[in-house]
Amino acid sequence: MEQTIWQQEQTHLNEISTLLKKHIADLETQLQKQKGEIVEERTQASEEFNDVSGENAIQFSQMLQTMQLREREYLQQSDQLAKAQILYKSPYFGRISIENEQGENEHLYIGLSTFREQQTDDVLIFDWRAPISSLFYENKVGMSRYQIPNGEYIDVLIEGRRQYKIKYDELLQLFDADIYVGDEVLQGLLTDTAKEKMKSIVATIQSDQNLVIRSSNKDNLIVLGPPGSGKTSVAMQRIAFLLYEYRQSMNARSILLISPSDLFNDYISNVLPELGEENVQHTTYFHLAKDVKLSHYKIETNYENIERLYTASPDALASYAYKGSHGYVKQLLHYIESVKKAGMPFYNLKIGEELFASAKKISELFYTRFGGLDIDFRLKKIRTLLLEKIAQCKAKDRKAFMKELQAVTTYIGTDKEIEQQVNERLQKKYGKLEMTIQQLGFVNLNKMYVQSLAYQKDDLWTQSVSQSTAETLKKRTIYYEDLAPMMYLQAVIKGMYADNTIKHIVIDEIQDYSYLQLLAIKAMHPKAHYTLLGDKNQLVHPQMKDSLAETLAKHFKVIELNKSYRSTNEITDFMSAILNNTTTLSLGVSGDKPQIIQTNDLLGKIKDLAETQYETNDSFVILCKNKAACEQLYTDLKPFIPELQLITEKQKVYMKGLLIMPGYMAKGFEFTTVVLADANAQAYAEDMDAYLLYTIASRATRKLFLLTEGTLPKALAHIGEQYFRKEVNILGNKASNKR
Ligand SMILES: Nc1ncnc2c1ncn2[C@@H]1O[C@H](COP(=O)(O)OP(=O)(O)OP(=O)(O)O)[C@@H](O)[C@H]1O
Repeated sequence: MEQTIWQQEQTHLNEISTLLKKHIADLETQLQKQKGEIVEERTQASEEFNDVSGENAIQFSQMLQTMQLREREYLQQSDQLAKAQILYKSPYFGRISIENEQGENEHLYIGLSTFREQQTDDVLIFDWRAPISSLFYENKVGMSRYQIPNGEYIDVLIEGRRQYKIKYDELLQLFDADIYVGDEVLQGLLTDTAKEKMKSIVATIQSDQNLVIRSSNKDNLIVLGPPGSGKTSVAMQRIAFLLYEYRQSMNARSILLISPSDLFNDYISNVLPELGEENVQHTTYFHLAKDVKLSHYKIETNYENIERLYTASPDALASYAYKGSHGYVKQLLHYIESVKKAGMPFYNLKIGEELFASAKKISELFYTRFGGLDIDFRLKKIRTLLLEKIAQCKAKDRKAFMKELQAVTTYIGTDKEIEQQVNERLQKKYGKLEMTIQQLGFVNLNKMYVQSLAYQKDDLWTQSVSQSTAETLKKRTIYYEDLAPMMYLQAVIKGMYADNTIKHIVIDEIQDYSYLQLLAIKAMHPKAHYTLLGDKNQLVHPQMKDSLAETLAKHFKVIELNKSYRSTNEITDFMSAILNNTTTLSLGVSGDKPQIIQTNDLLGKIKDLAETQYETNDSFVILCKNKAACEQLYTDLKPFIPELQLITEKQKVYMKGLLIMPGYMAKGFEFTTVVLADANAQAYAEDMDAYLLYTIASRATRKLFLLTEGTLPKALAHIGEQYFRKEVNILGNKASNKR
């Protein structure tokens, strides 16, 4: 019986594979032919239409249209070919058997994209994102339903679910699975930790993840879940779903993915191409500053900010907290309201030492002549007036310059060259000012920000915060905490940096963002809907207190994932014990308990672990709390571990191997082995450090070692002995003392 099913399935696979092969060959032939035609047409066009005036112009534009159409067709077919080639490598991964409306049994095969019988147009493989495919991701057989694009539900009787592992036309595994969670394919995938970069999870999406992935574009979602619950994976599959479901109105350029770092963007960059989709726009919050033209400042990065705050004075910490608080956001909004009536700061505009337009004059225009308009409209009206004035001055100067040059008796060039010289002089005199006016740079944005800090709450302390902020801005430096208000002001006051092409924004690690950061992103992308993903416990920033989800809960749909797929059960249990967090259900495999190693020979022990635990092509990471500790350890270890690589913020390409980096940088990534090299009370003395340790522990998929040279941090010392093994490795002791 078993044999027969296998044979039947292998025969079916052979048929599909043959059809796919033929389809690919046909597409290749067609494309080859089209390519020849396009080249021929282009050559003909360039020969025939070297003059495109008069009669010729009409003919030329008609020909251009035909050529464009043909080229579009060519691109579409190339895309189809790419999809078919991906499909050919593994045509499908699932099947559901349903009873159709005529009461007949029907098998629907599910794969990465739709494949139809070329003659009959029958669907042979359903795209995993097609409405009916959602039935595959329900963890049940029996009566179920799926939603079609017009919102209606279709009831279906699911008689069976089958999963496959297929390589080209070879059936490797097959099993019937009624209940999805904990099934064999998933377990098989979870055992396979040797991943280069992040992989798609399309064959094993779980029903709670499926719900998030298939939500409508218009739903603004916050997805919360513990480490390893698949938030990033879900984000990527959701993007692929949106690209499919809204293919008429959205494309890769309508979706923006904001993630913690360039390195992380590289780590996830294979998922969409693997699913046959183009990568969407990737960015980091830091890079968004250039979209509002703040990049002429030296802007502190998130990582630089963390390092600075590790050793900052209590005042600097309080200032950071104040600028990210909801209280300040409210104050800033009130301040912006207030400048509509009075107090908007402007710059005097000068050309050299000469006054071109005074701040007083601009202010008068702002409050009297254009006082009835919105702020950005008033500014744009003033811009028009100022540009007109420049044009008049330029015209006058042009005449004068011309006269001056023409009066020179020696030969200084042809008329055209003289005109060029005049233009250069005008550009030199007015270019910078013109640019400033174009960018509405006559508004003193720095002053607005500084004033907003002491607006309403005008005590000595806020005055000093305001004062010291003014000093840093004067040095053309923006601290990380100043970036959100500056971006927000720039976007809202000037109203000229809105990107309306972005329809959906996905933000990973949302716990790292403040409410104001989000408002700034919103102001820059007014047409976008959101999928935000995060974990309120993975706080690696020394000052970040996550409350964003609560703040947004009224306007966003909150969805919680509660199972974790990344680590062994033992690591997940240990990680949960750090925060006394018992809600994380581990679906991982079993493995060794994490090991706490007390040692007075740190270098020797790490070297030993690198030799015994690291296998080529694996990922093994050594983590310390801060950059300085990593650099020192790297210098000390490098002679013994030559392959060791220090990962810094400059690293843009994700790699495996033997790595060392600060703990906060490891967030979002996963490694087979994690070695925390400084699990000491002095290094993790703050209450907030418990969250950092939680995040660090959760990076390990298989093995976790925590090395301490003295006393364990509070957050680790309280963990019950059942969750770890302990080793005492004190040099001088003959044998290490293990239990
Ligand atoms: N449904 C699934 N099937 C197979 N693997 C899964 C599934 N969901 C998650 N995983 C795997 O679990 C691991 C963790 O996933 P991911 O990084 O997306 O989680 P996360 O919630 O973003 O984690 P963190 O918050 O810790 O960064 C990855 O290796 C991912 O491939």
